[in-house]
Amino acid sequence: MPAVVLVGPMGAGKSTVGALLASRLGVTLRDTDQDIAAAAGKSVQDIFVDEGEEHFRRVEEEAVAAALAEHDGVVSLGGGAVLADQTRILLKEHTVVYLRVGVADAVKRVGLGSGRPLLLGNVRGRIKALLEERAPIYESVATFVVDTDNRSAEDVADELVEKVRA
Ligand SMILES: Nc1ncnc2c1ncn2[C@@H]1O[C@H](COP(=O)(O)OP(=O)(O)OP(=O)(O)O)[C@@H](O)[C@H]1O
Ligand SMILES: O=C(O)C1=C[C@@H](O)[C@@H](O)[C@H](O)C1
Ligand SMILES: [Mg+2]
Repeated sequence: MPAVVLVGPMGAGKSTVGALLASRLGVTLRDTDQDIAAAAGKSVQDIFVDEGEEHFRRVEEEAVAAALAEHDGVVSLGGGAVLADQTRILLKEHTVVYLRVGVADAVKRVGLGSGRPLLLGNVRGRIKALLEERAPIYESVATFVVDTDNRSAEDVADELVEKVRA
């Protein structure tokens, strides 16, 4: 069973904080976006373009179930993984951290020229809408919520180490 599962929107720092946290806990990070890209032999962005979001979500549900069943370290989920009913049910058995980020910091972190498929065309507007839509879902699966605005990834990882070890 994973020591901890990280959820939150794009730019929350799931991959970055996840890597730091894993190294501090002496375990490895498994990132479901990376698993999906590796299995498909192409980027998440290209999967969205070639096969569409619905296909990505089906593959993502399976990748998340596999990671939760197989990995003993830190698992970071894609930003939309919690949209799947099955994933929310599986997460009830785990220590889940919601990395919270506000619109301004999320936009800064993903960059206005982001290649992330769901942000194309209007990065700030799409991030604002996604944060509003999904905040209640992230909160509903979270064991802890950690704010990341105006903080370095190292600082967030330090807080997480304490929370996970407590
Ligand atoms: N607390 C932080 N402070 C400043 N920059 C950060 C912080 N956390 C992450 N970043 C930077 O923000 C960018 C996005 O972070 P990251 O890729 O870890 O987000 P993510 O939550 O995994 O997003 P996605 O859902 O798109 O995979 C990276 O360039 C990273 O270096
Ligand atoms: O928030 C989302 O829906 C996404 C976040 C990323 O992690 C990727 O899984 C993909 O870009 C979709
Ligand atoms: Mg990531």
